[in-house]
Amino acid sequence: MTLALGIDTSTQSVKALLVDADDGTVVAQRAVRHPAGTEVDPQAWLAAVDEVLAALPPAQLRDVAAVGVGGQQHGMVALDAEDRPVRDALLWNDTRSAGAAADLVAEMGGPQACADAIGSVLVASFTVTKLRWLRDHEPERAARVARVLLPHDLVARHLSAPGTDPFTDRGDASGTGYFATAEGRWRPDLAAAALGHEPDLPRLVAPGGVAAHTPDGAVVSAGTGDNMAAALGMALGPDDVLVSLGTSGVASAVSARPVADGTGVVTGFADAAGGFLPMVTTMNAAGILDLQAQWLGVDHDGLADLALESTPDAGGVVLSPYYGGERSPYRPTATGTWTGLTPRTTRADLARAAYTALLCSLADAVDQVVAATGVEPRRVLLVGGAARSRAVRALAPAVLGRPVTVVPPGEYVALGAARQAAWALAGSDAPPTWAGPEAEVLEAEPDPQVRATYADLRERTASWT
Ligand SMILES: Nc1ncnc2c1ncn2[C@@H]1O[C@H](COP(=O)(O)OP(=O)(O)O)[C@@H](O)[C@H]1O
Ligand SMILES: O=C(CO)[C@@H](O)[C@H](O)COP(=O)(O)O
Repeated sequence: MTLALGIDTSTQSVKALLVDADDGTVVAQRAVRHPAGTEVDPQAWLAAVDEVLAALPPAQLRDVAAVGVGGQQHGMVALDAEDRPVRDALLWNDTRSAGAAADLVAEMGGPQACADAIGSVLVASFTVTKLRWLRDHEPERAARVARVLLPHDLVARHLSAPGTDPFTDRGDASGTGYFATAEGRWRPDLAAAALGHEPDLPRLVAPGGVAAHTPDGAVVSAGTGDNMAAALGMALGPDDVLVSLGTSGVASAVSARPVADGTGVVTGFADAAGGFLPMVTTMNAAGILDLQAQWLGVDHDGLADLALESTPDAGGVVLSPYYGGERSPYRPTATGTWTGLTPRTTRADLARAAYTALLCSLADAVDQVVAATGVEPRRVLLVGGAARSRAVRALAPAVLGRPVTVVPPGEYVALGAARQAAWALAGSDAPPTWAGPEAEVLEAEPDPQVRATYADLRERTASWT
């Protein structure tokens, strides 16, 4: 059997799938956790990759003919002339560069000019804002930066033969802030303007191209951002919206045309197949439920049970879940807010309010993506760690106000990375056609009141940060 290895080096963990390159059947999978936090020693990702590979069946690893890597977007991996990190990587959810983002947008001529140049309005997540933060706050380190990579670039090069020059793809490049997304070319001038000098940038590999080979001779594909890889893994069609509930919450859709939303609500990324991936990203997603479970002293199943005991209005309790600052809506210094707590509030109400907040924030994101593409979705698909939750699945259709398509829990970023690898191996014009996961459509009466209550709190807290 010819196998493709798909790796997802995501915010919380690295996941690896061994997949039959002909039909996409998963034959083995493993995961290893990453250190927590919004700045991480990139060496920890490489160690986790080595660990996850060592855990895969060696006999099957020997049959791997192609490797692909999907990774958390935007993270700044700044390397010196000896290829050593000048500091820990700053991740997409690190908001210290919010001021730098505002400065760069102003320097580029304002939000619409910024979106016209790179496809998106810069927020603190984008790599380029982290380069500016570095210049302004750690100038000695900034001066030593010779090259800037993204997390997936680093991992893909780690898996390639020694001496391979770094590479990336247009999907992940479109989240840097120094890439003209509509034209598909680097803007080294924008990287230089942020950092103070021009760093080396990885070579761009075309969708489906062969980027490198492993020491054993397997093909290495370009890799891509995790959201682009998820779109490939789900074989997203033009009338689908993908909702991912991982560390971030994401609503995305593939589009043949680039988007340049000057309001900054929708980021106009490229996808991994030659098109575009308009997307809305929240910073607080699965973590809302992790925190709630911790506070209530239960596990995820227990939290789901509790939430389903409460009422749709959660006994009047409403949560604005922007605990770690937020990006959609853009409130980098926000904190969480609870309202409606009374002597009658139960643990079940608190649990329910957490799910409602998560789903309402994603419902906003879905509406915004639909408005940007102008395509009413045929399917809204749910993936990511928190999509495993019984309560998320039960409550999503009413809150999102649309039928929701669920697939078996799985690692769809890693699957997409494996599909890209199989594509590069085949040398075909398009990715291989694999039978998609079995899908189930969940329906419920829409509950606009839940969203209205959430929207009211969202607006009331707008001026608090
Ligand atoms: N049954 C569940 N209910 C709610 N959250 C869950 C469940 N299973 C996993 N998660 C959460 O999903 C998150 C991991 O999702 P994942 O998509 O792998 O994240 P990332 O790709 O950002 O690393 C963790 O926060 C984890 O606690
Ligand atoms: O910043 C974004 C997208 O713009 C995030 O979606 C990251 O790509 C991290 O993804 P997960 O680890 O949550 O999957």
